[in-house]
Amino acid sequence: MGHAANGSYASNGTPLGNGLHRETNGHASPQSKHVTVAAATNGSDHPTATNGAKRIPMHDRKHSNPLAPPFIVSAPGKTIVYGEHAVVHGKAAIAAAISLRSYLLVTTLSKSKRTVSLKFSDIGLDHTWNIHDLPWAAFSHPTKKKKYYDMVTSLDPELLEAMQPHIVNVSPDAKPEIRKVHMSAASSFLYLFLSLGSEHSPPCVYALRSAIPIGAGLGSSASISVCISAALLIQARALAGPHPDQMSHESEEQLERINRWAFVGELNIHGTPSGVDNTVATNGRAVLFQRKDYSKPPMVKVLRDFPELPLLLINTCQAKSTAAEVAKVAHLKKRHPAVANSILDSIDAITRSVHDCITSEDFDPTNQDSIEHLGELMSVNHGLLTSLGVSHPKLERLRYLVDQAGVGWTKLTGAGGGGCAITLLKPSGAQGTQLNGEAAHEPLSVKDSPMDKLYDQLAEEGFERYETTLGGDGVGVLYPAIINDEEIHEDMFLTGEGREGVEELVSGKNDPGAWKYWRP
Ligand SMILES: Nc1ncnc2c1ncn2[C@@H]1O[C@H](COP(=O)(O)OP(=O)(O)O)[C@@H](O)[C@H]1O
Ligand SMILES: C[C@@](O)(CCOP(=O)(O)O)CC(=O)O
Repeated sequence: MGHAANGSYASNGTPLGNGLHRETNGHASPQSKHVTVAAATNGSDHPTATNGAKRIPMHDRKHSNPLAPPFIVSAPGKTIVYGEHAVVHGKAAIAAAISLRSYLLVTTLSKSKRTVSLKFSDIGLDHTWNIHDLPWAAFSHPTKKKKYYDMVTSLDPELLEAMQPHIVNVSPDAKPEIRKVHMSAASSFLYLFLSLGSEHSPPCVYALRSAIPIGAGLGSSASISVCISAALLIQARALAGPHPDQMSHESEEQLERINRWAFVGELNIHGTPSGVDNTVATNGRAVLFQRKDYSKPPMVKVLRDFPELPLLLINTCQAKSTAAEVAKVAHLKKRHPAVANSILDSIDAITRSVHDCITSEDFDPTNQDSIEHLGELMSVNHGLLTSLGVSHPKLERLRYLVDQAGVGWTKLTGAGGGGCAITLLKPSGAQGTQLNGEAAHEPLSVKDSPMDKLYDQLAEEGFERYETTLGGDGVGVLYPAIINDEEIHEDMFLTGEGREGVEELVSGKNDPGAWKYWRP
């Protein structure tokens, strides 16, 4: 394959032509030769030096690189659509991307700064390291140094130790539980920065905003890890594209590269991640995954044809413990093996049926029958999870409210015992017409549409609701950070109000070509 030194060449051995070629407002991509040359010679080959200083011959001068423009990367959260809990017992599950995303804005500072800063304002983290003080010697030691295309499956204890003094000084005055959140996010970044960068890495500010609720089982940590990985690989010039006419296998290769380092980010936050969340956040769409043998990595198949489906995501805001819910199922299985196993087998059959349905030649997501197939199986999957004992009165209440409105099919997602539920929305023509369960016998208010009524009730009862889609794009790049001819600055980005504020600013609804994705 002829790999060159870290960050210089694409994996095909050719100098990178990564296609990030938007050159608005005078900004150039790292590969934009004519702008680079113009900036490097700017003023220095003028016949007379204006300050009277002795002129240095051109060949003795240092070339100064223009600052890279600010750019943004983004990655989605995920939800388990079918098969949670069963997956713990070796069955298959399907997880899909949701349209709630994290965004990482990278701003390069002038060379004189020599600092790298994290401004992760959702969690109140604001930390700066001097690049020079970081443990480069440990990370660049020949026995330790990783290449951008390497596959790292565990963290190196010696490197973690070298990094530790630079993590323990993060947010020293914060409350312990907040400090833990800050330190895990900072570790995820720093391990990747030290692995993919060098002492000569440009001084930068990495500002992060996310629309994904943290710790709700929606893959917030994987989403930020994917953003960090993609941003650092772009800065290392280790990615080609994304551009619309990119060859499928090349797109796949870039996604794989991002995913590998995102997994390293996840290792820093979670210790033993399965790798499924970062795979969904990188690739988007959905994945089928199964882990029969815990000593081996899971089987993960990206379902690139998974349809973009309208989804209502409802957070009960009820704290849950994944470990406690997993233990409940294990207990049931121990006491009633035949019963529990048949429930787990039924869940597996649901996942397989959905997989067969969406991968079949005649699957059409605009067809009501196809959507009903997926929706009905969601309802059944929820019933089976309830039988396993992992629902919660709040989950049952919200399921009832959604059934009453007749707008779609609902199931809990993730561990249960609280947390979130998802509703696959019926095509609009069918909403409110086919009520499920008890709801079929309740009169509807004539004043409000079923959806309006539902939203009011959910809000009244303290549920948080997110309208999103399932199965959208994975990691995306906005290079430079310009939407509708307007540059997105760090202060606007960090102060945009709430989830809506940041999405309004960066999602580029009215500038559809601005964001680029690898779409194999
Ligand atoms: N918006 C964010 N800003 C900074 N760090 C984040 C953000 N979202 C997630 N994280 C990091 O990921 C961790 C959350 O991971 P986890 O508890 O597994 O939640 P989830 O299930 O949402 O991934 C946080 O402690 C923090 O370190
Ligand atoms: C219950 C389980 O299947 C999913 C847990 O999901 P979460 O922690 O709610 O994101 C456990 C697992 O797969 O590790």
